[in-house]
Amino acid sequence: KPHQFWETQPMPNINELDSLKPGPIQEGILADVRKDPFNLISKFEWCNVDLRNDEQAQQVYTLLKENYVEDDDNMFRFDYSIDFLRWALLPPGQHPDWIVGVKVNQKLVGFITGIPVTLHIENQQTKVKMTEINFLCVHKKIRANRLAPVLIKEITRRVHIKNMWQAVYTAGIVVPTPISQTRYYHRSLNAKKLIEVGFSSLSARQTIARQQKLYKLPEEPKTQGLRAMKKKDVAQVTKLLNEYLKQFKLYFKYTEDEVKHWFLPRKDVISTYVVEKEQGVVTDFLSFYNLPSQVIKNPKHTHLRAAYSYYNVATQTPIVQLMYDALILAKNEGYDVFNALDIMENEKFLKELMFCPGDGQLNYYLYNWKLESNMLKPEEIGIVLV
Ligand SMILES: COc1cccc(CC(=N)NC(=O)c2cccnc2OC2CCNCC2)c1
Repeated sequence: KPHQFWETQPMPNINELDSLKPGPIQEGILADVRKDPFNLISKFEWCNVDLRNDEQAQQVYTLLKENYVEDDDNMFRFDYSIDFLRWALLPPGQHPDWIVGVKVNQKLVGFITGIPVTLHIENQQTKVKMTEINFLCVHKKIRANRLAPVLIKEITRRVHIKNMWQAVYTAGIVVPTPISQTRYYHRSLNAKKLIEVGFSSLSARQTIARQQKLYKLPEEPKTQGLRAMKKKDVAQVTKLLNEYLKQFKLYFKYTEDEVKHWFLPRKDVISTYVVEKEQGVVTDFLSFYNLPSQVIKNPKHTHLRAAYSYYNVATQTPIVQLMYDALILAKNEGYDVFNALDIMENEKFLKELMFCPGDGQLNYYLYNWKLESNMLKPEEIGIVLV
């Protein structure tokens, strides 16, 4: 029976879509929350992973590198770096017991994470403190032990115990019940490599040389005043971002501390560039994160270097021009491909900048919350998960 676990969870199911009223599906009662961790099968133990500790971070890195998400054809697997995981999972206000591991004989075999977020839902008034769930992973050798549902229930318990009752997450698979089904697109930066690793293929009339010419980019960005973001830009970037995100039905509100964490450039993790027009005024910014994929079996290449569109705010510069510059900057930073979802205003540049649709979709989920509108259109989504 499909979705055995998810039918037991507070998610709207298909025939409740019209009867449930907007807001929490189940009221949380703190007194009812289990105080002790869920039972694990014998020899399995819970642990809080300290990503600041090099050995523990290395264990997480290896578990994900070998067992995390693959593309539909099992040709590529995400290869998150340790620096990236520290960026993604140690934001301001992080809870140590929300980085959850399962060990067998000191070996990490299961993992799931949460970070605290305040999500604004469907209108200005509704903002909900909740968790953003990510990195659910069970070692390939111990799948079908029903460990994933236990990892989900345990992190849910650790969120409930802090009097929080909602979560936001994404997944490539469809389980009850997506709030939005977004599509991903990719723009070739290194056509030859994408063909060599099998990410792109040539049709009868195409040649590598033709593809390289088609996707060729200028050496330097076009926008005057474009430069890497610095600490001095934090206040202006915070104002620009918070104002920009209000147009969407789902978005986070950022403090300056959070902008420092999420946007100040970190080598091989996050790149952010601002447009500084006349003296000191920042009018736009673009950002992309670094998520390489291991090429599972290829004689010539072990990795695909991929940049993923993060948040881009165009107030004075046309968004197509800003994103064209993002492609040029990513190419110059050594990326092979630039990926983006069809969320926010991305539809405005995907076709014009020659992005091609990917072969899958990324579904957004809200745990224990009924939206006013059953589904949101991708362009109404204002949050990017890594
Ligand atoms: C090219 O290597 C891959 C390795 C594993 C999976 C996929 C396909 C895929 N599932 N892609 C995405 O989910 C995706 C495509 C475009 C933008 N963001 C994405 O996912 C992000 C956000 C969710 N967490 C993973 C990274 C591709």
